[in-house]
Amino acid sequence: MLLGVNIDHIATVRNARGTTYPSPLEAALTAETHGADLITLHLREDRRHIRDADVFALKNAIKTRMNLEMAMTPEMLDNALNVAPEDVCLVPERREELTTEGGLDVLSLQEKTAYYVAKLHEAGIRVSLFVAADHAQIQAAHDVGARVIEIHTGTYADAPDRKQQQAELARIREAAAFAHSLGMTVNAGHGLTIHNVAPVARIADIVELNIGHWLVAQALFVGLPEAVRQMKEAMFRARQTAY
Ligand SMILES: CC(=O)[C@@H](O)[C@H](O)COP(=O)(O)O
Ligand SMILES: NCC(=O)COP(=O)(O)O
Repeated sequence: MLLGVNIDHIATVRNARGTTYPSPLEAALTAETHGADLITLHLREDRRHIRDADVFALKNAIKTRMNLEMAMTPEMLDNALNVAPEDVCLVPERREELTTEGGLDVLSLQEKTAYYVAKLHEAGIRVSLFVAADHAQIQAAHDVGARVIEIHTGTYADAPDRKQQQAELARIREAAAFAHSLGMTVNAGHGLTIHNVAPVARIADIVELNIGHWLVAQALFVGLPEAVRQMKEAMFRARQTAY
């Protein structure tokens, strides 16, 4: 199972004072040295954390692969075609949101999504759609030409009690199996921590987890290398009993 390290919140700390440190580039290279299988970053329209210069600097320096998260806008499409990352993940975005609040509503945006998927595929970029654990959305993702999805695990992560968390985990498992049955590659992410990652990592149909906020928070106490190592170990241990 692959770990994508999202470095958004390295940039959050940097931007808090407008300094050059901590460097998202240094964080990405450090994460790769200590186990990251790919680097994920979200260039938001409001540039609240990752900035355009970060994207270009990272693209020329990272050794694994770049998974660029973006909203479906002409500006972001032009940027992605210019940067040409290995992967793009299309995510919903609202300026007033604290963080990503849900999955892309592919079902309501099929024509628009199909256009962005096609333009990115034409440029040789692999496209994943960030969607909720919902069969209709996953079918729509397949119908618009996407062959990769990332299941939004925020509802699972934020569940108020164990019963609701187990119910959402079951939905994630079923959604992953459905996507896999369509021949799609299944990733997952959002709100995952060392404390909740194992049940998701045990889902055999999921091949990649994208994790950022917890890793950056844990790095404040143990350093980024150790935070990445801890998460990789937790994923590896969980994967021993995948089903
Ligand atoms: C799509 C997703 O779940 C995250 O990768 C996203 O980047 C969250 O947004 P923030 O990083 O701004 O919290
Ligand atoms: N797509 C999920 C991601 O990249 C990281 O989300 P989070 O771990 O910062 O919540």
